[in-house]
Amino acid sequence: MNQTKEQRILNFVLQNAVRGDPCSVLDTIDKYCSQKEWAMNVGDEKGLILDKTVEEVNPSVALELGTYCGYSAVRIARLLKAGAYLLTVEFNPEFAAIAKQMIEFAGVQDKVKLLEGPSEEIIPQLKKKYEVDTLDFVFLDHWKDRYTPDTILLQECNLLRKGSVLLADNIIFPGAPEFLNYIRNNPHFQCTNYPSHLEYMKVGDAMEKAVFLG
Ligand SMILES: Nc1ncc2ncn(CCCCCNC(=O)c3cc(-c4ccc(F)cc4)cc(O)c3O)c2n1
Ligand SMILES: [Mg+2]
Repeated sequence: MNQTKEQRILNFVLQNAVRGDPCSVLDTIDKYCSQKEWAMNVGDEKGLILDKTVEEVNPSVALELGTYCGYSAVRIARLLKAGAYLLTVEFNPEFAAIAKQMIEFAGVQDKVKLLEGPSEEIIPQLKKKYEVDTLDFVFLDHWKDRYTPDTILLQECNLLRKGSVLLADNIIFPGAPEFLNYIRNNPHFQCTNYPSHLEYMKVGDAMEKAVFLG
């Protein structure tokens, strides 16, 4: 049976990266996806914006929506302090299986909990089933038309506290115009735009940071 692109990415990592070294896993994925097959990882350029935001927030509890192959889960988890953890949500079982192996190979499995299912189902379970109080950091990288309803859902479920930071990928490409309109006109959020480029391409993209004001 033919391999999928995601399986080819994982195999390239297993054969070329250093087990237990998250940076080598990230560099190896970036090498494969810039030289051989494009894939929708946040990538090295926008990855630096993600790094800076995670370092600034220094979250105890982080949530990622849209795991894919686990690139940004590894990217975030490698920066988390002792005792801090990332919950990452993926509804495609094939991608979740790839991401699980990627996270384990990188050696960050103790900091990452991979939750399989759609965000709209998982978010309402975070408090009771996953014992979350509030989220310090949320990375939005799933369906672009879910960014707004899930941001509303996070508020309805009392998962945000004063100072919680949201960071959204793909504001320009593929684009999340409805989210941008919602979040920038919402007095409960303080927004900052970070212009960048689509992963591995010269096409313009951007990330949007939104701090919840309570
Ligand atoms: N509700 C829910 N809950 C949980 C979930 N888990 C997964 N999903 C579905 C997520 C499906 C993938 C989302 N990501 C993207 O679509 C994406 C696309 C591009 C891109 C594509 C083509 C181009 F030509 C150029 C750029 C680039 C990016 O950086 C992207 O992030 C979920 N949904
Ligand atoms: Mg993305």
